[in-house]
Amino acid sequence: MPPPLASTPPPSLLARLKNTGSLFKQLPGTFRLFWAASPKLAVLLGALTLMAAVLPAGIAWVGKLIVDTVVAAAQGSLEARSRVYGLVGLEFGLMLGSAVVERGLTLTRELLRASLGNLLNERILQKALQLELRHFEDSDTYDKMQNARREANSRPLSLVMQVFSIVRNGITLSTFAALLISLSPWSVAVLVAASIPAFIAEARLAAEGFRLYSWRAPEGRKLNYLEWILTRDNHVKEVKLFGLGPLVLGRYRTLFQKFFSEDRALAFKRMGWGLGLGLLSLAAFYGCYLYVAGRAAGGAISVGDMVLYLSVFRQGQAAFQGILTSIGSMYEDALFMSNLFAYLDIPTGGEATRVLPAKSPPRGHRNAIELRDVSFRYPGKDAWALRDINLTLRPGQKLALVGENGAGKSTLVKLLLRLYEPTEGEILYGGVNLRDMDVEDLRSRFGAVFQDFVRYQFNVAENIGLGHVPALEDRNRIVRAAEEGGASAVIEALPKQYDTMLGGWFEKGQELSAGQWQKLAVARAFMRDDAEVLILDEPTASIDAEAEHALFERFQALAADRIAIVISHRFSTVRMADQIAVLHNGRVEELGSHDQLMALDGRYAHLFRLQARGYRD
Ligand SMILES: Nc1ncnc2c1ncn2[C@@H]1O[C@H](COP(=O)(O)OP(=O)(O)OP(=O)(O)O)[C@@H](O)[C@H]1O
Repeated sequence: MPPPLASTPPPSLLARLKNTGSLFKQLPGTFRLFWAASPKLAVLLGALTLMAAVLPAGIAWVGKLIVDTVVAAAQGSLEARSRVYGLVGLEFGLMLGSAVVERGLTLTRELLRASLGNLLNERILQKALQLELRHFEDSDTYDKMQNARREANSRPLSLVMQVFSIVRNGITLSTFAALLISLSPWSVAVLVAASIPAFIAEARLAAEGFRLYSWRAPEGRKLNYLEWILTRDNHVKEVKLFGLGPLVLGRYRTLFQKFFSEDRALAFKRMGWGLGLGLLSLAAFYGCYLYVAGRAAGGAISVGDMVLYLSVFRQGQAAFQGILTSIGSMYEDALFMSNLFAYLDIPTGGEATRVLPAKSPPRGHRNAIELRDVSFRYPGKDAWALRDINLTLRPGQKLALVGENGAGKSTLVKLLLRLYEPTEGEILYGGVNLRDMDVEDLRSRFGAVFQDFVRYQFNVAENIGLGHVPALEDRNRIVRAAEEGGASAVIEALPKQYDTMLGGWFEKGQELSAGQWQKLAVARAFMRDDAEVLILDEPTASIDAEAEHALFERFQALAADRIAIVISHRFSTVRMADQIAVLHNGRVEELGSHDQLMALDGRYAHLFRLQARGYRD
């Protein structure tokens, strides 16, 4: 399914941004997920991060002791000489510890990436199963789902890791500050003061990048869509025939250029501020360095102190840079998380039964379907797709729905399957309102071939067996359904018959023609032996005339005591129905048997004659 294009920027994203206010709102939810993925790994990561945060200060301090002790030993202190070895050994131990901690951090991160990604992908898919058809037909929701899927493996972990990195670098900086404060309190104050502008500038520029990123979300979708047109197998014929390549590529380029110039402007701005403010803190460092070096030269502090200052400050700068980088990345990660949470929070349960316990009309072929004053509007649309429909379908009756494109035929089927609910009026199944039935119970009573049936890239047996999952392994039943659906001859001609892999997605898949695929879809519908209602939505669109005739004869026989609903534009098929409903602009304009409608001499009679003449000529 294509990513639908929104004609206007999705308000939800911006609204969400405003509501979110700051990225911090995403943190509690992210950390809950992180904890749920693996509490053990979460604790391990916390402990290792803490160790990694304090080790640098320890190493720097031991470094200073080594220098001071070496100086003392050089001046003749024997006690100092023996201490040097111990101190070097201690530093070696600390460095060893640091290497182990860093490795441990990498390993924990990789393990967490796998378990967090897996947890999220599963939640995303579970949510998709709960969503209703209306959600899939709504571009905003569809978009949220696709975005959530796209980066679920990397973004959540990245956000967590950025927070850990900030905490780690923050602790490291505090320990450094504690070491330096004894040496020169005011130099710590100067250094902190010189860093604040860089910190504020980075936070602001990152926020600007974040805004840019979210503003352009709809255009980003367009970019994806253009890419999609040029790279999908089912588009290639039209792209080549109509010579769409240069046009689509041109649009792609234009959009990309727009993005690029925005990004470039921001990158220059970031570079300019980064350089300016970086120079400021460097100048502050060297000012303090000059002072500290002067004091060491004058003997006010030891050489070790000066070395400590130097190493701590250099590493401090790196830690500080690390914090700035993390802030920048956090915004993008948070945008992803807000989208993910919005997706996971989409309210579902609209398909829940209205009365408990749910009502279930008796099984068998005794239930009539009755539509009473049914009107329907698609969510968010003003126009009525169906208006004041009154219809009764009795067991054994065949109803044909006819009408021009957009008349409301498929919509009526969606309401019968409770994929949507009537905006007004009610539908009764065996006297029970559909809303009071369990949807699964309701749907299990239907067998259907949809206009846009699915071509499963599985083998033949599975393609048919999926019509009734409990019988997926029941080869006899599958073979019978294939015969009933008129697919046997197609299957016999395949290299491995029922075990032939179908479709072009996987290795050794056998591609079928549109009509052959459709025969399998019909066979799939016939897997439900006990279906009380059969729906064929334009089942003959890709089937040849002979197959169509055979299908309908079989269909008449199989549907004997069931309700059958056929949507078709072919009047040779339609005339076989007991009852024909002519839909026009969402209303039932004419209703009756073929003979009655011909006698009425209205729209049906007109359309019938038109088609019949076409055949005669
Ligand atoms: N998901 C949807 N969201 C909004 N409007 C829709 C949606 N699906 C269909 N419509 C509108 O509802 C009306 C009825 O559409 P429907 O698909 O039921 O027509 P149809 O009679 O089955 O047409 P066709 O013969 O082309 O299959 C049309 O005006 C269509 O634009």
